[in-house]
Amino acid sequence: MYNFDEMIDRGNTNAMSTDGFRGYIFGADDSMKFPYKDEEFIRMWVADMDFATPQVIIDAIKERLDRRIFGYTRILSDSYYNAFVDWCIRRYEWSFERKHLVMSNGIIPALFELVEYICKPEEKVIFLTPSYAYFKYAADYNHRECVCSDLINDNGRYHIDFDDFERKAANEKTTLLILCNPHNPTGRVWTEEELRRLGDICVKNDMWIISDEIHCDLLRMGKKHIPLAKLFPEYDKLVTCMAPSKTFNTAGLMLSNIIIPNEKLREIWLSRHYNFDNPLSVAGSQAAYEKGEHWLEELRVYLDNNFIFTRDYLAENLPKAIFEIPEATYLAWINVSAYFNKNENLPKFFAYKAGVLLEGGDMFVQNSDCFIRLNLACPKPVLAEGLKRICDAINTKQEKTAESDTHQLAN
Ligand SMILES: Cc1ncc(COP(=O)(O)O)c(C/N=C2\CONC2=O)c1O
Repeated sequence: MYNFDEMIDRGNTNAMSTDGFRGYIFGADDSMKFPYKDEEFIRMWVADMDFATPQVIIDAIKERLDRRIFGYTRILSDSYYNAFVDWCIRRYEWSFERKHLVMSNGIIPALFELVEYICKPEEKVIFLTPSYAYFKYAADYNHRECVCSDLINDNGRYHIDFDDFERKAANEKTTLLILCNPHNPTGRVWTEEELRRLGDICVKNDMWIISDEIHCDLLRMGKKHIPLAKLFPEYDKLVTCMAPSKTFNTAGLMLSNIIIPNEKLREIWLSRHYNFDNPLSVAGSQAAYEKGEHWLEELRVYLDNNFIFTRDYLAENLPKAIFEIPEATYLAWINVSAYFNKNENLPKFFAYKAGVLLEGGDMFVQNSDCFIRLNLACPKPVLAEGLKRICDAINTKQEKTAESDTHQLAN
């Protein structure tokens, strides 16, 4: 049994979660003041977890430390590949060739590089919205135009608007789809039928696909992830991105798996990318895939319970909020449009009025007005306090609005 209720102090560890929120959420510097001390905030924003990384990862890093030399390192032996491909076979019945695997110190930097290598300057990048903003940033940074295909929100359950996507994909200048599966922020896990339909449209239009599957291990119990490449094994204009970082809370170890079957693109990557890795990250990540499964299964149960608690708490205390437990991720995507209008700055409201740090819909490109995204990967007592503060702040706001309306009517 692992103790996910353990409260771990992240102070003075250069954590974005505790020390980077002013810049990332508010574009402000450290002079930005709040009616809460930094350590009083309930942090539900950046997507890393407040749970200790599995001991098997820590032990592997300690073991590598004892070798005492940390010179230039690259994944040269097959042991990391064997650990990761065995993981994919066990969990997704999918495998790939050793030579197709290249490493990146993050999926974000991989996206920035791959957009440049794949898309010509006048070409466009399409993705489904709302979207993780770095899909847009990867296109913007490379001066490639973004094309957004809004998902259809059917009272909290999201679907792909295939007519819209097909129409936009038919533009010959739209040459790359960045797919997010499971989808951040909605938490959808695309079905085989949806994936085949999306992939067929891309194949028909001779498009490249980057399938960002970083959240694929963090499924609700009973849900199944299908790697897109498993459905299109012969289509080599398809790059798959996975990583241990979301699954095992090792984003700071900066090691991601990029699977590039297309030989020409892989050669460009290997000639342009800085192909060295941190030896501690390699040791820890290999141990994650070799020995981390039991921890992951217990984490999934804990997260499922956090989601059930959140659903029930909101139903009782914020009945007009619309929230569906997502099929994957540890992120709760909540429609609070009954309580806010779309020009209100939600991260600011909750930071000042509730002492909660969260991400607002406006941080997810478009098709996201009046949403908040909560990171539920925290000890349940912290989650309970965060939800209480959020609901109290909104209900206080409602009461004040009702009072001022009554006052206006009386005069
Ligand atoms: C879909 C997706 N791709 C890539 C990344 C980052 O990959 P990395 O560069 O760390 O390997 C994230 C992290 N998502 C975050 C991180 O903080 N808030 C989020 O929504 C993500 O959600």
